[in-house]
Amino acid sequence: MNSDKTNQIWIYDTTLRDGAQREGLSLSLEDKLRIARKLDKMGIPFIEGGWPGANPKDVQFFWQLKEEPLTQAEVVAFCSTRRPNISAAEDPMLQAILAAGTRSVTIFGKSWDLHVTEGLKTSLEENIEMIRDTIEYLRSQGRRVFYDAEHWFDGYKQNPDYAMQTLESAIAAGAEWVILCDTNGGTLPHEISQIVKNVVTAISQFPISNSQFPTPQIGIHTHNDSDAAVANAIAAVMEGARMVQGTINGYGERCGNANLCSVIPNLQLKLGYSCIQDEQLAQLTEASRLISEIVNLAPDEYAPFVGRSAFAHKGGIHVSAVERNPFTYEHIQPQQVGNLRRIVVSDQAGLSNILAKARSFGIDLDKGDPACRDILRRLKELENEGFQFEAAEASFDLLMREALGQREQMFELKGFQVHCDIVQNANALATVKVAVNGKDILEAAEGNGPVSALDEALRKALVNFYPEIAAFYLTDYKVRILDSGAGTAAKTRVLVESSNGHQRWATVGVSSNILEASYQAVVEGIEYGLLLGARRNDRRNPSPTKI
Ligand SMILES: CC(=O)SCCNC(=O)CCNC(=O)[C@H](O)C(C)(C)COP(=O)(O)OP(=O)(O)OC[C@H]1O[C@@H](n2cnc3c(N)ncnc32)[C@H](O)[C@@H]1OP(=O)(O)O
Ligand SMILES: CC(=O)C(=O)O
Repeated sequence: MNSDKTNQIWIYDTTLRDGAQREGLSLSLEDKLRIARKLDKMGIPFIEGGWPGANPKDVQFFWQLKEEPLTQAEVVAFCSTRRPNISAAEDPMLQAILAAGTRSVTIFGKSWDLHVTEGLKTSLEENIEMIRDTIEYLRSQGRRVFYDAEHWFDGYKQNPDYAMQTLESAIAAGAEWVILCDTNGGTLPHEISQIVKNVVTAISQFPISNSQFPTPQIGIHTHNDSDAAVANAIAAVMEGARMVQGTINGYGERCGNANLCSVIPNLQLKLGYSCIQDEQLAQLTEASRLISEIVNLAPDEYAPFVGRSAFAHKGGIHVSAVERNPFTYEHIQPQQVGNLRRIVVSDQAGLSNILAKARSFGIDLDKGDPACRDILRRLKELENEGFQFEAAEASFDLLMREALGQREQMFELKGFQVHCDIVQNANALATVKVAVNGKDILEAAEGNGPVSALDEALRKALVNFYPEIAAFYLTDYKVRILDSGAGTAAKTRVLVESSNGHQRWATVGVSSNILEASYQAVVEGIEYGLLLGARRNDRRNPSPTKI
């Protein structure tokens, strides 16, 4: 990290306020506290906790943090300027923000004349007074004030003189930071650069009447409606903004806010700015996933820097080069942001994918070994039939072991039948016949569907021979019709995820009979679970990581 103080960028996280304005995202008080603590650990200096007075939860949040303060982050309360035609002291919202008891407050005010006349329904002069009064009042109550200039860029484009007057009013009243907001998210990077440059020049020439306040610093707050929020934030920093407001995973109103999971590593790793410590940056992936877990939204697997696929290599050409030097196809080292390199196997693979994947399973292969080509050929044939191994690596491990003559037959399935009585709405019934060590076993079991009945019956038949099977269970079951044009004769791909309580693994089956496809995936799932158990017991062969 660059230690030059002029390169310090103050990150201001608004996940708990603007992030919570995303459709479909709802935070409990406990969620908000957990997120704040994680951001605190990440070294984020400012956390906007919410709008006290807007809802009871945000009020409680600030009270709760007074009881259990954060370690380093400063929690900031958010509010609008006073309402038109009343004094600041009379505005209940401003009383609520004071009651939140934070040292710093963020006030948003109107920069765009259209919003003053159409939104606030007041005069341009009164809006200037609203900004001034509000900030002066909060200063008189001992608060540091950050001023969010809402719709700054749209306002400036329409009426730059008026927009600059609003900013001058905020600065003269004592705002320590003025944050230029691209509220509608429609501005593009070249416009951001030019306007921020103009503001930096103009502010340095303001006749600040109240000399007790130093010239404020500039911040940037961007929205993603043009898919340019991150680029816009970076463009503003390059023109002199020293605070970036954004959210984890880019959550926010409409299409979201600038994604701090991209802003921070770009500023720090590419441009030499200093945002958080390197060790904290190395927790970014974990923070992103934890917060997506807390807000109950599936993580974006393809997110830059922190997504599961951000450093996944699938094309054979890529894998071959990455194996020699990761910089050939990686813009940063994944561990700098706490992510992992992954090699994917599919019909896009070459021998390098096979070697890398085999190594991750503890199998030592040589590129010259003819078995390698056999595995690659078999992989491509099966993928052509509809199998998909990138999501079913346990099946791929079994495929490799078979090709290498290392696949031990733990049991032989001699047949199965499934009976479903839909009319009577009864449980499905499955019978299976398996042979273990030359001994035939016949078992039956019920399940709430044919696949669970089959899985139950198989495990019942095998548990006396392999007691660890009692701990196995199915965690996911996905069906995909591969050639839907073929109607009911279409091929089906079934992906099954199994677990033994410690590890998860995925297997695949393909057939024009959905039960047959399910059976292939379920049987391989059980076989693979047994293989993992055998590996754990075999000290010479260390157990694999989660698959
Ligand atoms: C760009 C941003 O993201 S700003 C943050 C937006 N976030 C939110 O709105 C979430 C929280 N909001 C709320 O809970 C509610 O909207 C409240 C409590 C703030 C206000 O609720 P209500 O009093 O019922 O008003 P309502 O939401 O219908 O309208 C907003 C009012 O704020 C006024 N207002 C909007 N911006 C400002 C401003 N900068 N300064 C002063 N008043 C403002 C509007 O003119 C409107 O006034 P009106 O009630 O006299 O018509
Ligand atoms: C303040 C704010 O959230 C905005 O202008 O987008």
